[in-house]
Amino acid sequence: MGLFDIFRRHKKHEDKQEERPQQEEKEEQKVADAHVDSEVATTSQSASSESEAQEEAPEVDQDSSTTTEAQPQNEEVSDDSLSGSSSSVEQNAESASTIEEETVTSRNDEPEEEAPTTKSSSQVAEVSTPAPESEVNDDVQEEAEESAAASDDETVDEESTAAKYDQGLEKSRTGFGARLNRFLANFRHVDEDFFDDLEDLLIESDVGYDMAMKLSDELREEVKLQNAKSKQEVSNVIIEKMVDLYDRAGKDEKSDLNFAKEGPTVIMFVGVNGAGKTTTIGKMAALFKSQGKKVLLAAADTFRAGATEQLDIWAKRDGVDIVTGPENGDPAAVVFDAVQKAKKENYDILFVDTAGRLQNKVNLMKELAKMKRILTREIPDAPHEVLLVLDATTGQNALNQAKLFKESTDVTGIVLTKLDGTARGGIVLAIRNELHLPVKYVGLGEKVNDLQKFDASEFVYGLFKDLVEVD
Ligand SMILES: Nc1nc2c(ncn2[C@@H]2O[C@H](COP(=O)(O)OP(=O)(O)OP(=O)(O)O)[C@@H](O)[C@H]2O)c(=O)[nH]1
Repeated sequence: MGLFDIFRRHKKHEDKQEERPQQEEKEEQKVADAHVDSEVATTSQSASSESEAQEEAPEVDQDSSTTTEAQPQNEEVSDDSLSGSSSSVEQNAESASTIEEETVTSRNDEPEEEAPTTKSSSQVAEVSTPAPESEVNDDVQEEAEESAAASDDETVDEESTAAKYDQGLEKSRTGFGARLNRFLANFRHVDEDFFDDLEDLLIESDVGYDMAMKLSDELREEVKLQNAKSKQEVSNVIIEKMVDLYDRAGKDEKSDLNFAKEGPTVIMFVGVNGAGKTTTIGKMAALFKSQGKKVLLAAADTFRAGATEQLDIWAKRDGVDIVTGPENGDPAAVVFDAVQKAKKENYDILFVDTAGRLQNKVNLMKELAKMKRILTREIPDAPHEVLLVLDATTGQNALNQAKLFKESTDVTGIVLTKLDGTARGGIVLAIRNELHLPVKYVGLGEKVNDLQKFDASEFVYGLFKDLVEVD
């Protein structure tokens, strides 16, 4: 999918939302017209159906005669469903097409496929072979309703993801995004001063020095190449280049979580105190539990007073099990008990909360290595993920911590928390460029469902939607 597709998709959706009231009026009018037509049709249809029924009568047994008796009712149903279904079908097809347009372009044909199916059923209703017709109509109606319900679910999911990104990135949009917007609104020429100022802006937005330099170097070429002059052209080139560099920096990164092929999946969380580890585990446990997974938590941060209690509160809130140990006890012992329990009692996922002490790299390394050793002894390919939790509001500091953790253990991915609390969302680019670790989840707020899978397109849209204009 091209970069600007997401802008087009969102724009289309917004346009649709605006058009909806007008379309609803049209729909109502159609339904009213169809009712008038169907009243006329019912009179003529019932006459023709009666004569057809009489013709067929010799072959018809008791059952069909019941059907024939039920015919007026059936016809009423089919007439209703004719007018009703045509409108609901159109609505279904429409809602399906809304969703399709919003999601995968390659599935654009589906709504069109659905519409004819339903249309042909209403044609069946017009032919008026009573019993099968109503069955067909009922089936079609049911199918349409089911597909509409499924589509509605998808829309809700998609809309809620988009809404979460939209809300969660508001601060960055009004910070980083709006600054870039103002900068582009005021530039006169794309000259050296322009690039100097752009570099400063990018660095101040946490994109990182290295990335800011790379970006401005490549932009020099690209602006010339595309002969970009207007604000809109230059803005599009900048955003396109940012995404291009982001993609290139992480082309081998896998942003999905790695799950065990069989047995429990073990996910360890590391990161400094206050980065949001416990909260992230609580949110993630709720997420996986809602997907029907059996989740176990291990409170292996035995050093910070209150850490176990905090995780225990989440466990109770989520309705998941937890293994704890005594304060200041050996965290590896908690890990051992938890992994044993996870294996014996067939848990799907074990989340391990660890202490975030960073004052001594050697100690941290030893502690994490001991936990990993225990896990691997019990489950050979565990831990399946070691997620480093970073607080987006700490900017360059978060990057420095990340480098330290990366040297201490094999980190497999990042959870970037508190993105809602920073006005400088550029840190996502810096992480990609400097750490070469995939951001797997982002925290877009404090609520349980504010943890979202990282979606680069939604991220870019959330950050720059006020800057980009698409046809
Ligand atoms: N706004 C916002 N707040 C968050 C997010 N994630 C975590 N927090 C808050 O950050 C604070 C610290 O989170 P914790 O989960 O306690 O952090 P921790 O890394 O477990 O810290 P220790 O338990 O001290 O190791 C809490 O007040 C959380 O509610 C987020 O995505 N957005």
